[in-house]
Amino acid sequence: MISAQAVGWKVGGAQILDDVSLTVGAGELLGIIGPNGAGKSSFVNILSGVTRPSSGRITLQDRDVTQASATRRARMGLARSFQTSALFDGLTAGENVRLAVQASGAAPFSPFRAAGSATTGVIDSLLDRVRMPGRAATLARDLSHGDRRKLELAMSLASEPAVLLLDEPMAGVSAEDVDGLTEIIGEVRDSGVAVAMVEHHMHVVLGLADRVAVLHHGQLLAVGAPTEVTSDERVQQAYLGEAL
Ligand SMILES: Nc1ncnc2c1ncn2[C@@H]1O[C@H](COP(=O)(O)OP(=O)(O)OP(=O)(O)O)[C@@H](O)[C@H]1O
Repeated sequence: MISAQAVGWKVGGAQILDDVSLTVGAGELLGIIGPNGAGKSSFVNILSGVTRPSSGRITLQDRDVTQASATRRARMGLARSFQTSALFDGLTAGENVRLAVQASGAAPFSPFRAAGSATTGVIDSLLDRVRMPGRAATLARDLSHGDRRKLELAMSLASEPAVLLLDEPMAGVSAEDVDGLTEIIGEVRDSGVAVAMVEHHMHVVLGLADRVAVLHHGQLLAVGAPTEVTSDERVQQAYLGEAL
């Protein structure tokens, strides 16, 4: 579904990513881990088209998108979440999802569209999918941190993506919400979406991912099944003392 081939990214004199090749297939969840500053977010930015690589190639559904804009990649079936919140606090959960549905082109854009339109069914089903039924009328600012992350996920799913990139979807949420988000993301993967997820909650990544990629100093240190990767000596060395 999405593939990076020998991707490198240089900024000024610094080689932030070096020769990274990774692929995520339909219905597969690739966990991307690595110490702080390893290049994980930079890699997600390159996959999504926020930044262009200095070398290498990105393909999306077998088409070369290396130079394609983020908007074009979104139209081709790619969605992503960001580390920082993308919600409009003064709008309700339903209105936030409505904007995402309309921005995805799945419904004509109209800020004045009345509730009860065809889009409302789509909004409700997206909120159901992230286990927030009946929360459409709640202001985003009144949602718990965990529900805000679920809402962001619902918005990412509005375009019915084939590929979903998640950058720390569980950052700062409670243990209970981590479990809920883990289930939801697992269901998204099981529905056939190719998911690449950067996440610091190691037990989540190791429990959920089909394969795990470890980035270290911008290079791909290891990739494989979670148990293979955690028993890799070079990976243990990279984390020096941190529990894997
Ligand atoms: N636009 C930029 N210009 C210069 N350096 C950058 C830029 N973006 C990232 N970097 C540097 O690239 C390195 C990798 O950063 P990145 O945010 O990709 O790491 P990360 O693995 O996502 O880290 P974290 O786990 O802390 O989020 C860091 O040293 C960072 O300072």
